Amino acid sequence: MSEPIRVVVTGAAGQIAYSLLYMIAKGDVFGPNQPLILHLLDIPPMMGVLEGVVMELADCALPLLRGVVPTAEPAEAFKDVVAAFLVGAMPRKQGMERKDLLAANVKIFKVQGEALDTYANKNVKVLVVGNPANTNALICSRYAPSIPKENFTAMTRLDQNRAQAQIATRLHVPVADVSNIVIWGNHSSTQFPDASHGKVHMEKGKDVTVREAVGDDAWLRSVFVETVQKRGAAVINARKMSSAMSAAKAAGDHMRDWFHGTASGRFVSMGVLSDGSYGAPKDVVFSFPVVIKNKKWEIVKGLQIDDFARKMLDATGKELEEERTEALAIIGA
Ligand SMILES: NC(=O)c1ccc[n+]([C@@H]2O[C@H](COP(=O)([O-])OP(=O)(O)OC[C@H]3O[C@@H](n4cnc5c(N)ncnc54)[C@H](O)[C@@H]3O)[C@@H](O)[C@H]2O)c1
Ligand SMILES: O=C(O)C[C@H](O)C(=O)O
Repeated sequence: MSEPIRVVVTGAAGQIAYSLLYMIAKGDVFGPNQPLILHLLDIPPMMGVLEGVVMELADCALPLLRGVVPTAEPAEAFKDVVAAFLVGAMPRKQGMERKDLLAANVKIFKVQGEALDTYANKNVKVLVVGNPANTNALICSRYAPSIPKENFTAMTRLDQNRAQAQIATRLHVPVADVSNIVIWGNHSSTQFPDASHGKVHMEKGKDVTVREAVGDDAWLRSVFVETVQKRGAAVINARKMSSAMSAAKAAGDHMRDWFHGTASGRFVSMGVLSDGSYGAPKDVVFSFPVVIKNKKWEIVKGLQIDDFARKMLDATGKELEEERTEALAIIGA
């Protein structure tokens, strides 16, 4: 068995972390042969709650968990970590858009970028979950100049999982038989869930396109898109709290694929620093389809973008540029 790796989860006393920590500690993310030491960061008033989380982790008696470091100090939390789940941030309430959280949350990601830069392993893989995730990831990377820009990502995997589940339900197939649905752009209500490159594994072992299997382009461009765009708000309306179990699952999926790679012929969506591919604006964290090998992601090239997709990509890119302007004003950069 290899040496333990250090992994940080911020917002460790919160609701997403409550599901995520268990998944990580039992080996779902870094594998069944990878021991780990979990660093748990939260703010000083939450240290009592965090103590309870530490007790529960111990009581899970998990063989891979070799240590737990609960702390309110970023310097201690980020020391030597090779993976960082940046969850700690305020969630939105009913009636809010995620970008309404910029003023409250973006400063957290400046501070944590600086702490990652100083204390983390230089190969650290960073996943920003706290909203607005794309713009927070951009700010975080800007304040960590010694860490490669490609090591900062934002989570759109929850949107991808939601989209796959909608298609699977419509076609009455298991969710694992649906692949290559793309989430473009921002983790917000302007995101573009795009099923036009999707595949479905049908009975008798045959792969067909999602478009062919669904046979209803109007549905794929309207009800499907809107359901995924508004799913976070629908969960908030029902639960009076934002998604947590599904967000934790998606964060685990994202980091697992980053560490272990994507299967042949399959791609996944991640918010990454845009190089302008597919006409997206540069220097924003934009969700693209990627393939991953040897812990490095690469944007999938050559997908067809029709007029409808072009409009959707442009709208979400424009929103990300606006968020960037607002975020930089808030942190006084
Ligand atoms: N990208 C996505 O798909 C996605 C999905 C779900 C939720 N989210 C976002 O994730 C974030 C967390 O959601 P939650 O439901 O766990 O919220 P929560 O309120 O239950 O927990 C957040 C935790 O973060 C802590 N925190 C606040 N500031 C911190 C700081 N500076 N350092 C460390 N910890 C800090 C809080 O004390 C709290 O314990 C929210 O911003 C939410 O909108 C994103
Ligand atoms: O919608 C939210 O505010 C929480 C999260 O981003 C989600 O998509 O469920």
